[in-house]
Amino acid sequence: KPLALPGAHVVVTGGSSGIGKCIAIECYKQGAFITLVARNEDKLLQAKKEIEKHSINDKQVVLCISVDVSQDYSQVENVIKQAQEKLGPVDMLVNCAGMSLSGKFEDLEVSTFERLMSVNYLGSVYPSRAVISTMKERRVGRIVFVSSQAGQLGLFGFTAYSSSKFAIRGLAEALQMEVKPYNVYVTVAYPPDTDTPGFAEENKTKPLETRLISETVSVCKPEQVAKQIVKDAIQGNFNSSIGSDGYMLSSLTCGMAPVTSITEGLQQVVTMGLFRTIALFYLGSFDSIVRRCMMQRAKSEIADKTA
Ligand SMILES: NC(=O)C1=CN([C@@H]2O[C@H](COP(=O)(O)OP(=O)(O)OC[C@H]3O[C@@H](n4cnc5c(N)ncnc54)[C@H](OP(=O)(O)O)[C@@H]3O)[C@@H](O)[C@H]2O)C=CC1
Ligand SMILES: CCCCCCCCCCCCCCCC(=O)[C@@H](N)CO
Repeated sequence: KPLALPGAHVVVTGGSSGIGKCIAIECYKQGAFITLVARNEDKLLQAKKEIEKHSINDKQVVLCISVDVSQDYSQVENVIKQAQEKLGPVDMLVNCAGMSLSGKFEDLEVSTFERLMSVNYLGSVYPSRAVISTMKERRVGRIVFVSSQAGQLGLFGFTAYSSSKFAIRGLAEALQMEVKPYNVYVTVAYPPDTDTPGFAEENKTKPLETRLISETVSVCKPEQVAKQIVKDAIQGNFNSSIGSDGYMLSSLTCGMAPVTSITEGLQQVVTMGLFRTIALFYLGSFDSIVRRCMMQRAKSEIADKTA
């Protein structure tokens, strides 16, 4: 039942940087053929070179295709066609292209909501829509969505980002119910803060509150996150999370998500009350961070006026 990666064709959107690049490396190390999809061609070529260092046989190929996954469905469909002509049908699609912008609700441009929804949500719909028919016909396939811990709870500063990552969960649940009889398995990953170029970029404009709340959970290495995601995708696990906080969050927010094993279901049933209790303390501490920051700002404003 686990997907065999040797010789498999894995498409990774956002594969030129950060978590996506590490996922590509992880799959390549296990013998897969890779298609990297992202916009910037220099970054794609750079990543290709880096990935090729990890080859385990001389047949392996890394193909690069430049496209914006969020703009035009027919373009994305074409890219998938091209990739399939060169490397055969897609066995695994990893939707990792995405971005984060944070700020208070009233400070975020309305266009930011549109942008994040189109990159993070539609940018996952289009490639998935383009590979699904072939996967169903072949009765083989894995589709991975990269959400975020911020797709499991709403956080200060993430009104635009969290909603785009929650949307992915709804898509994944509905899709999994449709494709399970065809032996196609969907995985949703919920990484914590991870040390990537995208994370460094995001931190330049992150509100203090968002930073303090996020620091509840420590920053992960992209290699570690990638390893877990690839492992869960191969196994066909619906949920992919990391660390004890990741485990608690996934268990707590399982809702009506499909269950992968009896053990997983039993663990959810048994831990639910305990994790909700722990969560109440976290929520209390988040509220107090927000209140403290508000009072601090008010104080410094008064100090500015009197100075
Ligand atoms: N790092 C973190 O803390 C966390 C990240 N995540 C999620 O993981 C994913 C990867 O994040 P991370 O590795 O940090 O990101 P990076 O910014 O390091 O990499 C993003 C990748 O996506 C590509 N990309 C971005 N927009 C588009 C687009 N419109 N069309 C095609 N490709 C695109 C980029 O290439 P190019 O710009 O050339 O197109 C790049 O390859 C994102 O979905 C993010 O939300 C989730 C939780 C935590
Ligand atoms: C039982 C309950 C346990 C509760 C634990 C709560 C932890 C909350 C911290 C949330 C951190 C959000 C990280 C978002 C990362 C991200 O997506 C951006 N970095 C994107 O770049």
